[in-house]
Amino acid sequence: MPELFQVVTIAEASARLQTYLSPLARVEQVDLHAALDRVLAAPLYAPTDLPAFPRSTMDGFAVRAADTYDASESLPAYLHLVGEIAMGRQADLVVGPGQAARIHTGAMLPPGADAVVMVEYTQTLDATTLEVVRSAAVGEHIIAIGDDVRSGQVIFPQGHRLRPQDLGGLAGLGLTSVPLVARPRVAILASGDEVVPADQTPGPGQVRDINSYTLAALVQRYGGEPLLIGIAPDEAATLQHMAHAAFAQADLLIVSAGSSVSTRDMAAEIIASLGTPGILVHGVAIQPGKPTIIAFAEGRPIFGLPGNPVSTMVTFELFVAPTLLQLQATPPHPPRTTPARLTKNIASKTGREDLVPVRLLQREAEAWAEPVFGKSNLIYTMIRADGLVRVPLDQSGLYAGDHVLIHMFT
Ligand SMILES: Nc1nc2c(c(=O)[nH]1)N[C@H]1C(S)=C(S)[C@@H](COP(=O)(O)OP(=O)(O)OC[C@H]3O[C@@H](n4cnc5c(N)ncnc54)[C@H](O)[C@@H]3O)O[C@H]1N2
Ligand code: MOO
Repeated sequence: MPELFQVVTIAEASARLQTYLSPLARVEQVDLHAALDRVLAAPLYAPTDLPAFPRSTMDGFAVRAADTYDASESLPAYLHLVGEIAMGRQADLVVGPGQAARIHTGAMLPPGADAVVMVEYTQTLDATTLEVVRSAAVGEHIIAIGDDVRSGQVIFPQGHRLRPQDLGGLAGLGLTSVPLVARPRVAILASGDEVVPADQTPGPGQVRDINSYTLAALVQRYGGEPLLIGIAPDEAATLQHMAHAAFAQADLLIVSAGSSVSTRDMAAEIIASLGTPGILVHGVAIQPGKPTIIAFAEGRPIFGLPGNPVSTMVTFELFVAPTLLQLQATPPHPPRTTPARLTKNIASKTGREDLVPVRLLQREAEAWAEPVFGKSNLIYTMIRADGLVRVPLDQSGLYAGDHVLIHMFT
């Protein structure tokens, strides 16, 4: 039987892609509210100390710690109340020896004071007399200048992906817009005479476009900006025209379907026409996803992903996702894996890596991976699953009871 693809391993396919891949150089200044999950284009430094002034962390009284030395219920200290510290203002009083000032959580510590006594451990005997029944240590219930972050300190390295707490930390320093790596623009071109837009009712033999939706969502998940080009027919001139127009406006092009060997499959020919060096890989030793195409033209990556919706998703995770992260010069996401035991045998062939959707089950305090078998056209196998189990290249299968790692969907 003739072999129609020159298949290579996942590692070899990734290595060929690496040869040509370099990060995008575009940087944009972005408002913090739009910066979640985006990647910093430069290291950031704290422009000021945080907090910028010493603050009380409790409601109570600002005191000199030495004045409360050994104070207790049986032997209280008596201090002279000199006033109250207003919130959001610099104190207009000084706490001298034997004195105290009423203070609230978050207020600026007045000069002279070096500790705060919680209100619970005091009693105001009259307008100017405070009884303290607990001794305070120097610095107690106070956050000092720079306790959170010091002026000049590196707060984030280049390539850092911003999380909700990072946005808060930047806001706290007044950095309300940040330099970010531009989101890679990813053109998604679906193809196939039988594929119709998802909001249309398919005629006989037609199917709704699933891949444009899963691909656009995956692109977003990995920090890219999806450009939905639409659905091209299996007709060379139109497909070629749409692919060229799409590629012209993108940092990365994905052509969905048409990657296989039928006379209707034109993805390889069209992709090859986009420029040099052209196709690097056509065929990977995996199931699903064997007909995958990886190419480069004009310094930009192009992927021809097999049309079956499961194959589309699996090959995106294997090849497009790491490419998107590299275009943003951000480290790969740490793999989210969960150990489990297989509930059923999985058959495979040596020389091919299988990626099998599994559902994670909890039985008798043990995690189990239940294979969700089904042809790669069936998108609901992915919906019923929580992740994928990989059957390595050199194994002819896995057995019920085997310990495996589930690569969880994100
Ligand atoms: N003789 C052989 N036939 C096939 C082989 C092979 O090695 N020899 N490989 C099979 C494998 S594996 C896959 S995967 C598919 C890949 O097919 P293509 O990339 O050429 O894609 P199509 O044939 O156009 O479509 C496959 C399947 O997916 C459906 N599809 C396509 N686009 C969409 C979309 N946007 N939304 C939903 N469904 C979509 C399409 O209707 C087909 O059912 O080839 C095998 N054949
Ligand atoms: O291997 Mo293809 O990618 O499923 O049907």
